[in-house]
Amino acid sequence: MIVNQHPLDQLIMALPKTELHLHIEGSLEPEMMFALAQKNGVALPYADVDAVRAAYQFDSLQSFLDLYYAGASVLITEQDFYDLTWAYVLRAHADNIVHTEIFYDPQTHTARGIAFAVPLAGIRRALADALTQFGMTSKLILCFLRHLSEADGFATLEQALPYLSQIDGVGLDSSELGHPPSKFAALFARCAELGLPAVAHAGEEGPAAYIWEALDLLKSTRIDHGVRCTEDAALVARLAADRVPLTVCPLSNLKLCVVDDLAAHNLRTLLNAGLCAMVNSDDPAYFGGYLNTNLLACRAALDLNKAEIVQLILNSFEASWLSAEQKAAWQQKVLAIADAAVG
Ligand SMILES: Nc1ncnc2[nH]cnc12
Ligand SMILES: [Zn+2]
Repeated sequence: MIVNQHPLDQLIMALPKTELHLHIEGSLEPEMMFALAQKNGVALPYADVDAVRAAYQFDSLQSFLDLYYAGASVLITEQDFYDLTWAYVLRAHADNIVHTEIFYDPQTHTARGIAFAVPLAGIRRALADALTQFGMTSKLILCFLRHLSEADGFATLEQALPYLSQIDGVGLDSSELGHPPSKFAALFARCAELGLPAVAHAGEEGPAAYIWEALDLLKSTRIDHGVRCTEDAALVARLAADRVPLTVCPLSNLKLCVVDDLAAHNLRTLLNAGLCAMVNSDDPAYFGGYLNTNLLACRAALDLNKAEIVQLILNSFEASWLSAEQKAAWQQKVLAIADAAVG
């Protein structure tokens, strides 16, 4: 039994939701990591599952990425990627997520000799099952690793060409500092020619200037994280005027020391500035919470009110790549459930 539950927490759990910032490799729970390591004969530098969890103490994005890439090394077969994605689908369904747009990092796998087609097939098969079993819709976003060269990105795009019908867009992730969006301007221009919409991580650890570059040089349609935009008033005005979505990940920001305290997170400031910000989980197996946990933690730490919670959910549908009709239908449902709820 949950004691002293805040009335708005029930609303958070009941609302249909979308998630727009989720790295599928970041949903690899330690239990699955261990099971796959054993099955595939991959050595892990941990004695047991508890030791893995104990190692999840990060002081920066890079300190997390080092473990994240090591963890992903247990993923070998198409079934492994299916199992990983299906486990996320079940968690997402439990959180009332009705639409999800997930990232995957093909270079993390092709660099280990896994064929480009393998992760794609496993992830896509699980997402197809999510649609048939739960009616959960999805998009898949191929992320380029920014710590690698643009030439490596072009080689990955070349490998993706036969599969473009299965890829809904491209993203940019990994170590941000020292790897500005401008490094990938030509690659993203080619992706645009191929009809692939772009998103990019920017302004997580990197400066507001990286957000400008993501908008102007990469034509990024959303900014992943973007929390450092508030250091530049002109940038905030631009993001608000164009309703450029920010896929904010509060527990990630806390775990990676982007903020010291969730109560000091600028989520409300972003909303008050008229930005299309919403909450996401990023790498939930590493950061201690899936989408509902992120929303519940923000509700408590920031004392979010009902209107703010509803705005976050409406924003997430607005920012999604669903059709205008699908967005409107889900937003009406959100408003109807919120209207009927107390709080
Ligand atoms: N939070 C994050 N920032 C950049 N790259 C990532 N890859 C996985 N999670 C990431
Ligand atoms: Zn991310």
